[in-house]
Amino acid sequence: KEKVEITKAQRALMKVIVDAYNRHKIPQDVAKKLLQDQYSAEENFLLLTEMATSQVQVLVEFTKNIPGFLSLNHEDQIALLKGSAVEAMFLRSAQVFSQKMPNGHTEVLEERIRKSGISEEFMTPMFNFYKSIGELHMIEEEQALLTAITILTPDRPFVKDQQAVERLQEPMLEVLRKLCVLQHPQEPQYFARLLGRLTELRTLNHYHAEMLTSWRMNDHKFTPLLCEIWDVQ
Ligand SMILES: N#Cc1ccccc1NC(=O)[C@H](C1CCCCC1)n1c(-c2ccc(Cl)cc2)nc2cc(F)c(F)cc21
Repeated sequence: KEKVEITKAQRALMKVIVDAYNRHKIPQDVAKKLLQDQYSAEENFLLLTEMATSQVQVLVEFTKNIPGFLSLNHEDQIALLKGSAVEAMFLRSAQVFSQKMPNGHTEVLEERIRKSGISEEFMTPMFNFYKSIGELHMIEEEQALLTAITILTPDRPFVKDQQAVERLQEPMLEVLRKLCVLQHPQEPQYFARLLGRLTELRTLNHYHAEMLTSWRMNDHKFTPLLCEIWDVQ
């Protein structure tokens, strides 16, 4: 039986990532807003663009706290942010969707999202992902590390020095692996399942631009930041 132990250095790394993750959570709770009122497709679209814009700003702050990130080549820093922003948004949305809520609230939230203006064809892949994240019952350390690992994906488009990114991602993967063994001793495959979600997350990347441009309304307006990050307009 492998004796797994998180070293002091690994605990320190985890603390830096979790503190950064908690400091940079989206301030206003969109789930609460959605549970309070039913909005029109136009209002929902505006809410999404506001949430996504502030989430990108939050993501930039979060990555600045990842040890070594600011020492990467500057173009590579941009390539990693641009390449992971959509995935980080869906990962954050999935974590919000899977958070513990009073009975019946998740069903109302799902209904509000189904009626928010997104085209029907994207509901299944999106909710399948949200539910597969929910089934993992991740603790916040796992959520924070998974977000950092998503950002530090070496094979994003236009990344020049992939080895430098791998050198930052590997220690995160090792801490997460140990954490999974300690947190879920009965589930030796838990770490593999967690990483499998990142593959599912990439498939949502393909849909996101169309999810936005097919939002049930005319004249979709995007902020300049979103035009940069999302392949729209
Ligand atoms: N949460 C959250 C969040 C945090 C940062 C950035 C975006 C976020 N997502 C959002 O606000 C959207 C709202 C925006 C208003 C209209 C209904 C969806 N959202 C999405 C969703 C994100 C994208 C795309 Cl194309 C479709 C859907 N899946 C959600 C799941 C949840 F449980 C949840 F509450 C909100 C969620």
